[in-house]
Amino acid sequence: MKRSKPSGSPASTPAKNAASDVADVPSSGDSNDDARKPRSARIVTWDEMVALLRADSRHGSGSEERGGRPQTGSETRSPSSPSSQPRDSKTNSPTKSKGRSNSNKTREDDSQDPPIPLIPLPLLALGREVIFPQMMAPLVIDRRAGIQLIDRIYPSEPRVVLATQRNPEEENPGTEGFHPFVCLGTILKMLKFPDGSTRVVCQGEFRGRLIKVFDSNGLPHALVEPLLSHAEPGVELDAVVHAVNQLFSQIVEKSPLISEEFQVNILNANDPSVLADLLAANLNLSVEDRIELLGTTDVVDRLKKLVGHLTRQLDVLELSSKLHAQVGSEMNRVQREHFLRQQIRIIQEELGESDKENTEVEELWNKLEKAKPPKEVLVECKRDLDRLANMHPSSAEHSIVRTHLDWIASLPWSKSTRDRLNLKVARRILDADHYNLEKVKQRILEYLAVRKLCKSLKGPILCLVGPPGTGKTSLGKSIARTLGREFVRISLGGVHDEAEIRGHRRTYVAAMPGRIIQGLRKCGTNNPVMMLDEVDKLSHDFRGDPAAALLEVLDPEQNKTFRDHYLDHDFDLSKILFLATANALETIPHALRDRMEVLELPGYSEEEKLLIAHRYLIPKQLAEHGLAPRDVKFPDDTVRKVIVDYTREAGLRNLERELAAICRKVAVKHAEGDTRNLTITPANVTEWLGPPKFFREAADQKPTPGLSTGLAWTPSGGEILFIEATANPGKGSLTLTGLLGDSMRESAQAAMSYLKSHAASLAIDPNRFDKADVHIHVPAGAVPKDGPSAGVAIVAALVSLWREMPIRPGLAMTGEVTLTGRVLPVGGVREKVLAARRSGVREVILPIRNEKDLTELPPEVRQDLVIHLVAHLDEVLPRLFESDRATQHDNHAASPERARLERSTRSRGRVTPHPLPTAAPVRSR
Ligand SMILES: Nc1ncnc2c1ncn2[C@@H]1O[C@H](COP(=O)(O)OP(=O)(O)OP(=O)(O)O)[C@@H](O)[C@H]1O
Repeated sequence: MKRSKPSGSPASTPAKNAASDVADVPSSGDSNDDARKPRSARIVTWDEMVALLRADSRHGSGSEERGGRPQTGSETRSPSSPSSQPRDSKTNSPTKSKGRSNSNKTREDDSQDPPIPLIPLPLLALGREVIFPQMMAPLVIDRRAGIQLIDRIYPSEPRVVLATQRNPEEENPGTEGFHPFVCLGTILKMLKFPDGSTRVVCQGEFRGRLIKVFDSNGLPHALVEPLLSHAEPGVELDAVVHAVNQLFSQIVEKSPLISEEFQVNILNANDPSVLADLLAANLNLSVEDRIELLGTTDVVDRLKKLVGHLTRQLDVLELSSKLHAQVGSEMNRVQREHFLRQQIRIIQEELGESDKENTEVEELWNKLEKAKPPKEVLVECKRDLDRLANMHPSSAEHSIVRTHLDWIASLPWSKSTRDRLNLKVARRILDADHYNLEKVKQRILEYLAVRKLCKSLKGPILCLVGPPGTGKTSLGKSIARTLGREFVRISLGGVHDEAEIRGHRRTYVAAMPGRIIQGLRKCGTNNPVMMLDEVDKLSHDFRGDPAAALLEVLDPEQNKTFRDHYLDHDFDLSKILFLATANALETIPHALRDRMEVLELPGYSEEEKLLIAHRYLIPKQLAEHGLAPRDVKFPDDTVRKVIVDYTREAGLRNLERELAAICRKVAVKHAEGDTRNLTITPANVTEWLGPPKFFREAADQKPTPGLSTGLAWTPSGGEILFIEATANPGKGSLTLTGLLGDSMRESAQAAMSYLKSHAASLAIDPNRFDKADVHIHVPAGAVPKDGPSAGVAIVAALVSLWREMPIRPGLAMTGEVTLTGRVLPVGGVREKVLAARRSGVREVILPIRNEKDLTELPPEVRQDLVIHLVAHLDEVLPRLFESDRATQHDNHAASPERARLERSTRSRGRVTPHPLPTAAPVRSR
């Protein structure tokens, strides 16, 4: 073995010590037996080593460790190895795959191999750090041996071997205690710290293989074989460099933590070897992987290994970002909620408040227990409450469950009022609240008496039918008062969705219980008088039939277990006393009507209104406006003027409103200090209410040929209607206008035919019919009208037209006519006659078969009006024209029978089924 002569270099002493130990230096590798074959070695100094490496790289066998482009034909070797001999890049041993002859040749070549240069240097043991050439690394030296070493060599001999221990905890490891590949470097800077540790900045310079660790002058030293990186330029190298760069930039995109400085360094790394070492030093790799990369001198191989590491790192990043995206939002929400809850808790603690949520749940439970719902409902509620306690208060589910439980807790499951039914008291209350309506009151008392005696809750539902403002609602209130029950009014006008009655299912947004349950909550007892208002205005569409739901509500067999969709629990409705109201009977759904007993409330005459105004409405309004009876006086004439000129209705709504308007104005005067007692006179009514709103159309109508006055019935009471007929030269056609329904049109055609067939007896020239077109119009044209009861009025208008004689003013008529001239009965006589009188009519022609209806008329009406009862058109026509009156009077006087018929009767306020089918034209309200 040839040994280098120790020069005067600082390494001379350790070199001497080492030389004796390196006679059997394995040529390469750690474990390979072949590779461990001893080869001759030469101890070199640092300078010699650098010179050797430079020379080697100049000869094109290596990549300069200090940077620069790779040299051509590079073969990684220790600097003195023959460049032609390929070696295993991992183990740095000669390649054995060339075959036996090759292997033989290698052995021969080995014998001629120049000695391996070995350099002995102080050994700085590293725990887990792996230093690469070209890297500058700050190191903390805290072991005594390391500090001692630095103290002795720095700054005079700053070259060291930077070797990584296999076991970082081992105190004084030998050769086997270190990883086989090391970095030769220089200590650039040293700093002493007060805690006794030493910080150094090292610059890695060359890679090397650790041959031996030995002690020299009490300091650890290592004998190292320097290694040179080699890279063969070409497509493979370019490709692998490209792949590495690409992977790196992808990693940078996914990992924002990579420093910009490092990214710039990678960008500027022109030498693939430096690029590889930079990445190896900075990637998150295990010590073993780094050592492997440090020992891989073939740059392409090293880069390929890095491609593997980079790809794995990229996969990890992608997977983690995917996982992050998946759980990110959920985690964020949960964390945020947790954080906020913590904050709330801390704030509550600071304020000395108790846990609000638990308090709320407790309160709710107490409320539920107090409401005493059936046991199964309570069990279900308990379950919901437990769920509620674990829900976040701001979650949608929380508010749904809470509101539902609130509803259940606020219902009068077991709260009822005790009936205190005393029939005498009941009568007193009904009389005190309502004028007249004797038959209705009587029926109500009978109804209540039966319910009291039978203690049965089953029975017909009373349905109060009549025009608006006739006291239906206030009768309901009085019934509740007589029984000492709560009163609830549920308006069903326009309800067309079953859910309005039965509630929406809880799954709907803003779901609510139906109106029945809402009404029960409002009144707070489970046995109120519940008035289903305007049942005649129920409609239905694709959302179901509310009338069908009402059937269940009203059926005593079923309503014990009424299930509202929202509540989802049975509620007993059987204790409720249901009443219904309607303006018209015809439009009440049939099945509902079957379950009801109808009590009809007729419209009021002027005299009745006057009485009711004085006895009920004026005292009520005075009290409501804070006035005493002496403050303002309403003489009869004034009230009558208000009734006639300011209202046109069957009921009392508008009258009450007008009286309220006067009281309001008087109240203002009183509030302003004018406390004079006022009297509202007919003359100054306009000052309080403005100009009159209605006129007596019938009385004011100018007599015109072709104009007659008919009578109509509408759900809001009776009305008068004018029939206008004109004839123009033409061919005998008939035009009908005024939004007339089919039966009214047919009445007009029948009237025409009757006229044509009886032209002679009616004193009309029959030839005129073919030479004129007739037009019949019924104002107001925007209001639909129908019904056959205008037949008599149409005939009258046509006769007046053809005879060119005006009908006597103040005469109105109603009745259906047949082609033979018979006059048939009609419905709504009371309302029609009252309407006629309101409009200034003095004489009314009615079908004789409606005589029975005259008993319903108030006596003053019968006294005021002349009523002609007729059975045939022959009896109508003589009463139409002034010129025929003499004859009529003669006939009238000559017929005591007719006189009897035209006398009025005295009974009134009769409870009857509504006259069906109504024959009167229907005008909307
Ligand atoms: N016979 C009567 N005696 C005393 N006051 C009455 C009488 N009839 C009606 N009223 C009064 O007339 C007003 C209107 O009556 P209410 O509200 O009961 O009418 P309604 O028939 O329910 O009307 P709607 O069909 O529009 O609901 C109330 O102030 C009521 O007290």
